[in-house]
Amino acid sequence: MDSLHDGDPVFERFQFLVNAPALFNAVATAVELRIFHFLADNPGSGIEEIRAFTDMPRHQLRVLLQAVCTTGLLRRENGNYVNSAVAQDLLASDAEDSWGHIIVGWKEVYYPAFAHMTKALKAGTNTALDAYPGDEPTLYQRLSRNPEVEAVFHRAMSAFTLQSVDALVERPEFASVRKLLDIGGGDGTTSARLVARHEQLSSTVFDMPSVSKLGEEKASAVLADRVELHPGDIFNDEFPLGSDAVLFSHVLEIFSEDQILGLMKKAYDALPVGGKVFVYGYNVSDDETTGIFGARLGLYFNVLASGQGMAYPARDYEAWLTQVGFTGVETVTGMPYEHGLTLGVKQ
Ligand SMILES: C[S@@+](CC[C@H](N)C(=O)[O-])C[C@H]1O[C@@H](n2cnc3c(N)ncnc32)[C@H](O)[C@@H]1O
Repeated sequence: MDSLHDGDPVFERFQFLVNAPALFNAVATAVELRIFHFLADNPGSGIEEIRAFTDMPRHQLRVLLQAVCTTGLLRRENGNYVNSAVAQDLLASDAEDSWGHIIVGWKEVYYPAFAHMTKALKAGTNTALDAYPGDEPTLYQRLSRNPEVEAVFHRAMSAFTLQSVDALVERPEFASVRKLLDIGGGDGTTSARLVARHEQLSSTVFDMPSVSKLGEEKASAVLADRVELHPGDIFNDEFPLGSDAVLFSHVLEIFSEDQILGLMKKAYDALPVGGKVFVYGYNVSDDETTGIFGARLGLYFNVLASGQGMAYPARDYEAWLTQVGFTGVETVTGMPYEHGLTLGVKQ
């Protein structure tokens, strides 16, 4: 039966896919045990040295190392272990943009929820949220009750945002913006990068109070005078006036069409004539057949985060912006990590 599909890339991907959850967790464990860090400092270490560093039983370490080697992230040379170039770059540092933070966040928050996928998708709501105490309808709100997990979550989100933020920050459209309103701007990671790149720019980050608190440290350390935090609820509170552009970065995709139209209308009303709107985030392809990052995200929203939303195709955002009154609507496509930037102007 197998030989029937030999050489078929779908079959090859299938074989990797069915083992991927186990391998993902093996890599996450290696991150948590700081094995990539250790090998960055001590390349070519043997199992005994890694065992002494990790303080774990030799046999279980042997099993773990074999699993990670199958991913290619670790290599064996003369019986000893070295980081691959990818592991060295992505997993062996504690930098703000390390994939180590992302992997730990996905392991702690996303993937436990996916075990409930069939139930949640059939129920039409984010039933995996039951694992988090509270009665608020979204993960973001419930996490404010659990500062430890909230910090892991936002560290992962910032690190993941940093993978794709440069493409946004370098857009020439920001050169003519004076004051930005960053809706759902999280801990200010994106705004901090934007104002650092564009010296005429200041930004107001509108997010929930518990998240603004996380941003306080960052903003005061880096750019206190040009990134202002505006705690509140983006649905129930007014958008502050006085900005000449509104940014939605990785925010609209969390919500339903009606909620998105409501937020776009609030952006329209808060802007002066000539004001710009930027919608930045993941876009699945217009025919909704490609985009693996977008696929994971859409599932996460529906199973856990909000019970709705997806990495909508760019043409949906274009239609909605046009519907609320923006003109000159267009999308910059082909940005890293399946990102697109949809732009519009208030006439
Ligand atoms: C996926 S994160 C995006 C963060 C940031 N814009 C970025 O690109 O990394 C979504 C953000 O929306 C915020 N958010 C969700 N619902 C909100 C609400 N009702 N009011 C204020 N912020 C909200 C969350 O706290 C979170 O920081």
